[in-house]
Amino acid sequence: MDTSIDQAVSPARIIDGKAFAAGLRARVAKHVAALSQDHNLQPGLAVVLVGEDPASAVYVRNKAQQTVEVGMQSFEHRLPADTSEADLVALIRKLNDDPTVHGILVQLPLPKHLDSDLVIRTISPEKDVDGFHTTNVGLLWTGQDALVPCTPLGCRMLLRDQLGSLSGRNALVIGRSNIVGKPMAGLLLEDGCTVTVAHSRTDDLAEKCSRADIVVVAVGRPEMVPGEWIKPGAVVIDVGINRVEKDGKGRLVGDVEFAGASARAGAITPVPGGVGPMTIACLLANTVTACCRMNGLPAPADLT
Ligand SMILES: Nc1nc(=O)c2c([nH]1)NC[C@@H]1CN(c3ccc(C(=O)N[C@@H](CCC(=O)O)C(=O)O)cc3)C=[N+]21
Ligand SMILES: [Mg+2]
Repeated sequence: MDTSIDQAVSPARIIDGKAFAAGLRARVAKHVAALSQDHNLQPGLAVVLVGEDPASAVYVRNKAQQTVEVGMQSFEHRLPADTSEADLVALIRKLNDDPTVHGILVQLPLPKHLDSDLVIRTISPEKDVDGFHTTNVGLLWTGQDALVPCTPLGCRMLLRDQLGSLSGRNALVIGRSNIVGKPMAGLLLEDGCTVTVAHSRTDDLAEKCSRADIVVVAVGRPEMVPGEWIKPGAVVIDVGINRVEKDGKGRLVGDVEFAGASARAGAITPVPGGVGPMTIACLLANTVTACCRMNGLPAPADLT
């Protein structure tokens, strides 16, 4: 009996990142309560927003709300778009020295007159809950305890939940940013994947995609991966959140052509409701991890 057609059309599991993120936040809340009970500690997260970008403002508000919901302290610093580098650096130094602050996030991108590399270097590595400081990058790539960038950390949690062990799987990461692609590759390598990192100059991306058991796409180009590139049964993680006009209405699409890919994949993240909610939940998880390490306590194993 030929079942190949049935297999080809059997739809993918839709990975519910929103529900997984809610579960992760519940674990964070439990650890926050225990830190308060047993150690009289309350993790605190400071978010710094420079300028008035409306999308960033919404995102920062969501973060602050969720931070408070899990029982942590939230500090919001909104600075005008024309803030000088000296003033921003002075604020970060103040937050570095503040014992009630365990995590510092400076919302990116920064206005063009500010050097984001310099700004990130100013954040104390043990409070760098974005995992962007070169100290944390080096720790990640040498297999040591790092603070790990939130989006790839969340992607790995979803992949482990789908697949169990990732060891020996062929993983394709499309995109080579410092924020997603590169740390994603490091995390998958750490878990025993054979990792290919593709980008705008990559030759024959379709062929590379067709051999991947795991595909993580973080490019920021709407539907750049057509469904027919996906290996049947593969797990597809779509990091892209692209606002597009369709039939006169604005809507969100990922970097993967969802309809086609979900007809072939074993499992796939939707946009919205996939990776996005995991990013914020991982930021809260990293703040607990940072607070524990700063106080000589073991970091909880169920937050990574
Ligand atoms: N220092 C820094 N760290 C960041 O982690 C960082 C940043 N800067 N700058 C901006 C980007 C963007 N980002 C998102 C996080 C969650 C959603 C999210 O929750 N999205 C929902 C809703 C999407 C919507 O409706 O717009 C979803 O995908 O379902 C989106 C985007 C973190 N970023
Ligand atoms: Mg690129």
